Amino acid sequence: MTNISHIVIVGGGSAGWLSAGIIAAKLKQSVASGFTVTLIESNTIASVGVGEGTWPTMRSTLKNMGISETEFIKQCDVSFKQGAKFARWRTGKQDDYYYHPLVLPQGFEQLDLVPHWQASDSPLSFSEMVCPQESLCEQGLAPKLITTPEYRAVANYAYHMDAGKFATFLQQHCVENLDVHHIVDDVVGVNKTDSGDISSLATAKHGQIKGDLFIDCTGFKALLIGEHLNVPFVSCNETLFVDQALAIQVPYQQENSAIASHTISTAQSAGWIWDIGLPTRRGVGHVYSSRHVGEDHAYQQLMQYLSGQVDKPESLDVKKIPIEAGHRAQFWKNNCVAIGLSAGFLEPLEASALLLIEISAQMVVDQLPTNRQVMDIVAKRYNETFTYRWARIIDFLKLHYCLSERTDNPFWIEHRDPSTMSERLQEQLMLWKHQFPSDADFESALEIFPAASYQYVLYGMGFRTHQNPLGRSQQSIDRAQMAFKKNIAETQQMSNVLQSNRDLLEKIYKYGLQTI
Ligand SMILES: Cc1cc2nc3c(=O)[nH]c(=O)nc-3n(C[C@H](O)[C@H](O)[C@H](O)COP(=O)(O)OP(=O)(O)OC[C@H]3O[C@@H](n4cnc5c(N)ncnc54)[C@H](O)[C@@H]3O)c2cc1C
Repeated sequence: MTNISHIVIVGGGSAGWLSAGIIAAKLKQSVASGFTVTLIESNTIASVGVGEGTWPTMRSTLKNMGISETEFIKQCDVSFKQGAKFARWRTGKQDDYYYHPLVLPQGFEQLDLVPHWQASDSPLSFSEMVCPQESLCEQGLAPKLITTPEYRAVANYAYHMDAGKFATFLQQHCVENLDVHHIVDDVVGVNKTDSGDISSLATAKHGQIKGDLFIDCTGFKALLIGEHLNVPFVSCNETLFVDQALAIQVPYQQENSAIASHTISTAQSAGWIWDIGLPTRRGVGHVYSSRHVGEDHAYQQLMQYLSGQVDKPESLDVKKIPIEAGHRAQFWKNNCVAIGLSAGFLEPLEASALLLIEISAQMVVDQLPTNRQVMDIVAKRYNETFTYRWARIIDFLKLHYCLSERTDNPFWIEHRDPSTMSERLQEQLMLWKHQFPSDADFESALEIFPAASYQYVLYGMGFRTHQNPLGRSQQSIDRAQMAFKKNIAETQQMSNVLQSNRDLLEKIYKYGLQTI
């Protein structure tokens, strides 16, 4: 019986180094010995080099790897992210926007504020009325103070960062502190046993690299899972239509320009533009459906977006990235697991790709099969878990589109066609017309987007649920009033003490955050 002790990762993008760090950190903390983690990366095949928005989970991921938050902030051009602002998604008009913040509505566990917000006819948006984060973002405020220790928050937060610097930073930490064996070479062949397992990888300069478990982090190439294990790619381009990205790095006009505390996603005629503010530059890109808009027009829309914000936007280098929404039919086959873009791709509307990498690597190491005999059982469970998770992310991304009232391009109209949605999403939308979305709709422990996320998007997009008098008692009305008041007080309190994103980052460069 072969024990599983040698793990070989191919690929040195965010997926490879995050997986290496998550797995090696856990193995290092364990009392068991004899494990090795090897990462092979090519220095001739480029990484995709984008992927700059994260989830709050990245804080615990980095902390568990033993990384100093201050060092991460200093070395990876990091800024704080407190959610996403979706502009022009509903009507397409100039003043049309809503937020998906990173905090739960006030008292969410005990009380559902949606019926009370809806009954109030307040001019405030749902997110403004139930949490402070929309206001903090609109004011450009950071989510913590210089006295708040590393990884702790005043308001929940994630990060924006430079993807290239992040991979280099993780590489250094993994090699120097977590004993990851790093090989810079091209994998040129895959050797398999009669059962179809990978026995070793042939490299151009380092000979054969043997392993017990192989992790494919080779990006869109999917060298092991796709090319060698022939696991099919399941496209979902009939649900999510965007298939091209144009990415640009945009300099600030002034060194001390404000840094947005949130990702800005602005809908276009057949896609959307992301805008991520880092301390030294912005990362901006247009993801669009080439079936609905030509490349020239998509480029012009990007230039139009940047005009007035930057001199000569047409002089900036544009990186064109073809994309296809979908994922592998299996993520773990034989003794090979695909993590990152090799496992699949969904448009970065909710920055779910890095999250998927974090939770995939975590599950691999948490459930690491002790020997080959039990590996297929773990693989089956892993595949069920991630098939469910990918399907739920697809539904949640689709939700942003199918509620739109835009008619300016068939792109939006086709998105509302029920035949482009999963049956589950259609059913939920029907149900939510008559009852408010709640945790009861998201019972699985594997849920990635909770009911609160659905509430922010649904009601941000103008969805209405028929009032059900059964849902509101006098007691719940009183408690909701208290929650709304509490929110006003907390928003005021936080607004008084928090500094701007840039001011806090500058203090961190100077003094560092207190370690815990
Ligand atoms: C337009 C766009 C925007 C995105 N925005 C976000 C976002 O905001 N948030 C988010 O979470 N995600 C985002 N993503 C996804 C994110 O970029 C990826 O999930 C992340 O970068 C991981 O990529 P990767 O490591 O899988 O692949 P890559 O970065 O492409 O790395 C592949 C690695 O494999 C190596 N390799 C390939 N072949 C071989 C070989 N034969 N031998 C040795 N090594 C090899 C390459 O050298 C490279 O190191 C975005 C993606 C795109 C396309």
